[in-house]
Amino acid sequence: MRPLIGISCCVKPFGPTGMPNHAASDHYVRVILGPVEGMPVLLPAAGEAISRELLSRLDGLLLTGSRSNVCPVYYDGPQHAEGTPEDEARDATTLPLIRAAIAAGVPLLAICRGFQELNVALGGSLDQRIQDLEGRMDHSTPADQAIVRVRTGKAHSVRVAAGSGLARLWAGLDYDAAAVPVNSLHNQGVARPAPRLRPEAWAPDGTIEAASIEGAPGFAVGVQWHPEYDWERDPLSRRIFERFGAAAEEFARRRMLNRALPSAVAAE
Ligand SMILES: N[C@@H](CCC(=O)NCCCC(=O)O)C(=O)O
Repeated sequence: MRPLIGISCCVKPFGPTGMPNHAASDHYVRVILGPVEGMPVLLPAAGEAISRELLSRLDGLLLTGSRSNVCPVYYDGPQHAEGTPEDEARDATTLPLIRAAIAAGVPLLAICRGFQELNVALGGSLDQRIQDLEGRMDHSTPADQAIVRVRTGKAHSVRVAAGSGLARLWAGLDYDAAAVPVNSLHNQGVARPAPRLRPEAWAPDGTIEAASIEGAPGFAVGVQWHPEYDWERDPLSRRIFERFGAAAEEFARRRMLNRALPSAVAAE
């Protein structure tokens, strides 16, 4: 039986009345069914009820990318510029969910916005427009960029720390740790890393692009780029999902064992 992987949803307006819907990109569903070898379940942005009622039934958690931005109130940041997209329902769901998942050792993979949520959930802060900061690159891709290979193509390199969790995860693969090409579709980035956030990869301008979580009992990895766009042709992207899936599979096995144990003990 495949491990059950929760995928975070955004609340997005649909149809002529802008009816709020809970949505996630098909890329995330396909990557869970593909290299993760899991069974995807969409997690509505329904607040803390999701971590309270659903987390115990999940074997993994995928925090998705999104054009919307974590509300600054969660990291004592300045208000966003007028027109910056936000998604309070998603924040109210994912931030407690991340804390609960890490505490419970539920394998967690955080991508782009999900990576930023990971940092904020654990006490870190964000820069809201990296491109406006002295000496920093523009990491964004215009929302109206319709040419897929431009929108999701490789945009800059990242340097991966030797001996890091990411370096271990990519063991045996052929790549240059000083310059791993990645795509880039974000305006925001880690400003103050959370106390437990262990940065493991950086863009040439110093932007933190990947991290693991100190002391996390389970798999807990965040990346600022989008491996879900590249896994079918890029071994490094695929490996991230394979290792996440293996962690979820092991978590599922132990969860089933623990569920069987009480009755087995009682039967003795
Ligand atoms: N909004 C945040 C996070 C960026 C992010 O998750 N981008 C993914 C966009 C999805 C897509 O357009 O394919 C930021 O801007 O930093």
